[in-house]
Amino acid sequence: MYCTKNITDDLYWIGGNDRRLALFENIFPVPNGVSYNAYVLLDEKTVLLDTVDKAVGEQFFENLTHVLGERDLDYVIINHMEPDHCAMLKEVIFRYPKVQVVCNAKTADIIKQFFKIETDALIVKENDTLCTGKHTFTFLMAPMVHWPEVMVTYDTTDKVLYSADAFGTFGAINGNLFADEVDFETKWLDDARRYYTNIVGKYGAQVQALLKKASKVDIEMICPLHGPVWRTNIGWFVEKYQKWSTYEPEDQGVMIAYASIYGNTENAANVLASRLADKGLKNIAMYDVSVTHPSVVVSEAFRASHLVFASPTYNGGIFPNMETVLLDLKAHNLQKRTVAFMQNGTWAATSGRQMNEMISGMKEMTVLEPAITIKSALNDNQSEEIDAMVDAILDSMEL
Ligand SMILES: Cc1cc2nc3c(=O)[nH]c(=O)nc-3n(C[C@H](O)[C@H](O)[C@H](O)COP(=O)(O)O)c2cc1C
Repeated sequence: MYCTKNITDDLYWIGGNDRRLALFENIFPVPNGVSYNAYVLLDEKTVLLDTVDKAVGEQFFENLTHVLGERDLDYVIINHMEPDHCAMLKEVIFRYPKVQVVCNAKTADIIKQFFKIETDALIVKENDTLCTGKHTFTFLMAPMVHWPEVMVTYDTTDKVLYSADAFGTFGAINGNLFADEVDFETKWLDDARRYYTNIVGKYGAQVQALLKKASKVDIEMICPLHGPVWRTNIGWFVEKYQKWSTYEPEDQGVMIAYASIYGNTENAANVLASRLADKGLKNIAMYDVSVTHPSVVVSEAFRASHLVFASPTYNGGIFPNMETVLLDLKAHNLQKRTVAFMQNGTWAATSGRQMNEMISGMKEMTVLEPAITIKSALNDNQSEEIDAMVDAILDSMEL
């Protein structure tokens, strides 16, 4: 049966949810599932905004057919040509042969690459408009707010921003389509941050460019391609994007990421955390990088102001899972953090120096010296060293 949501009088959500998917993009765990959002506007002309992933293709067509009723489909606007949104485009064109594809030139090329079809698309550029009756759309290019062809579409009539992957989040829509119908800050924010940082985190400058454009238009609703629709408290979420895209920490706080084979580096990480807490620090986050998925550690590193990395030396290098995390942080362009290291080794501890080299290659990182060196297991006489690291962390915090 169709499963659609009315957004306004003439606007409908016709997407679908996947709660079976283990790994989004075959890399990111999605324990809360994921939604693929597509929208239909019933104006004098009918307009479909994006399609969905093939996993929910059948539901999507049932929804589309239901919402259109007896009407034909006049336009399909493609904001993002990634297959999790446009897998159904070829089938849409096949089922509605009179439909006019509306996209930019880059998207038209990518349509050809994926589908090997020619579309007589209406090619739009920055600030071009399309009137569909009561509604007029303006197109704003948003290159690299995930992919180079990305654009966002602004409905000037109802002040709705169709934001492509921007303002999206992991997590299936559990009946409540609107962000104000769920406890977003408690239940969704971690997934939203993990989505942003891992998917578009690298492209902060491009997200800034989009935020600048968006700030010039009056937005009453944001319809992203994943996760809830925003119609209240939009400024709160935009502020999060402002922080994430400028790599400013969200919280003054510590995230400790450690690796450990036999438990001694883990012990040192626990001692450090415990003493930070003794000095009053709250909400300390700790992750074993062999247990927690790197996407969570990346997300948490974007959140916290202070990061501690603790790793055994492993075949003359950094423990592999820790190296993966650090490479991931560099790949996502993390900046502006204060960082401390703990290294462990039984015969020649070098992981601290190597972790330092990796982090120092990133922008505006402050390294707290000295690193703590553990020779196999922490020694009671290293108590002062731990306290010195605790003080260095707390002294450099804006509390
Ligand atoms: C495969 C392997 C390679 C290792 N390579 C080194 C090394 O290159 N240098 C070193 O000092 N210790 C090396 N070690 C030893 C560990 O780094 C050391 O025992 C450390 O104390 C382990 O910390 P943990 O108790 O947190 O696991 C290696 C251990 C393993 C299992």
